[in-house]
Amino acid sequence: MNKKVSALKVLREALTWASHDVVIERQISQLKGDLYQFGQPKKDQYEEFYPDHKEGCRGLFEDTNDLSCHYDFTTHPFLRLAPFKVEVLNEDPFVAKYYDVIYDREISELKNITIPVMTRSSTVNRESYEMKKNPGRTSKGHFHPGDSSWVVKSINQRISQITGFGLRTKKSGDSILVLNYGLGGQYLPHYDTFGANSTIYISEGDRLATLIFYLNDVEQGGLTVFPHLRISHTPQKGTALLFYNLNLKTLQKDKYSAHSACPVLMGSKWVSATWIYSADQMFHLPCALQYDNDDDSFEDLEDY
Ligand SMILES: O=C(O)CCC(=O)C(=O)O
Ligand SMILES: [Fe+2]
Repeated sequence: MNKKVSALKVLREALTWASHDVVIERQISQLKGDLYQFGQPKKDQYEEFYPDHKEGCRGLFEDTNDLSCHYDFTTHPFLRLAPFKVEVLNEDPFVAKYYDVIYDREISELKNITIPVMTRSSTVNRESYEMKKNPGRTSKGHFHPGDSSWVVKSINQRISQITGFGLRTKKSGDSILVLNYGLGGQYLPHYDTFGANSTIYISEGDRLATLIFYLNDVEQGGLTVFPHLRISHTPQKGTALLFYNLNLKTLQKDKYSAHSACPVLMGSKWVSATWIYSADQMFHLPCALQYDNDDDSFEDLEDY
């Protein structure tokens, strides 16, 4: 990183001596591309993510040999009648793909109720809680409250069946977020967690798990990547990805849960994302066993 900053200085100096040297200009623009994201110097933590993020986006992670799949009959009583097809992609933190969990009629209705109201997505600053548009998250979307439509009700029910967790009741703020990424649309590596200092933490806890429904096949790009786990998931209509963001023993951020949405290269990408909060899971999860002070050793991203 520092070497690149020094190289940039030297090249800029060189450009003052040879003002239209195309080779130098090209090198500068390449270095700037490496160093700057979001229009500001890239943070060290991004540096740590990027090589794997980019590799994952290109679909270059090796398949693991120990994948397993099963029918889930147990997470919810309803599954005795209609079990889900599950492919476990990672045990700890849990990452799993569910097949055929959202139907065409539901997908078209979700798009229909979202298109007229969707707005540019933003991220929240961890210090100021200010919501900002962020070039690292270029999608449009809309949060649908839990009782806003038959389709949202039915998806919420499915979410409980898939995860076995309780959904936020009264405080059902961010129920279902339907997102659309256009060409080049992406969400750079990030965590979905807020951390214990967040104002929402006292009432809601943290974002224990994330469930993403994929509402279309993307012609090219748009993969969901877990850089630290070296897992990538290609969007596939009707599937869902469930992953845990918190370590279940400590209820603190699982540093391996960082993930990203790769740029869409062809077509567009529709997903629906829901977050399961930890405070509502007191009857679904054992209490945290230990508080791991070292967990914060892992740097966090500024915005999420
Ligand atoms: O669109 C995706 O693949 C991931 C979305 C995501 O991580 C998020 O909205 O927090
Ligand atoms: Fe996310």
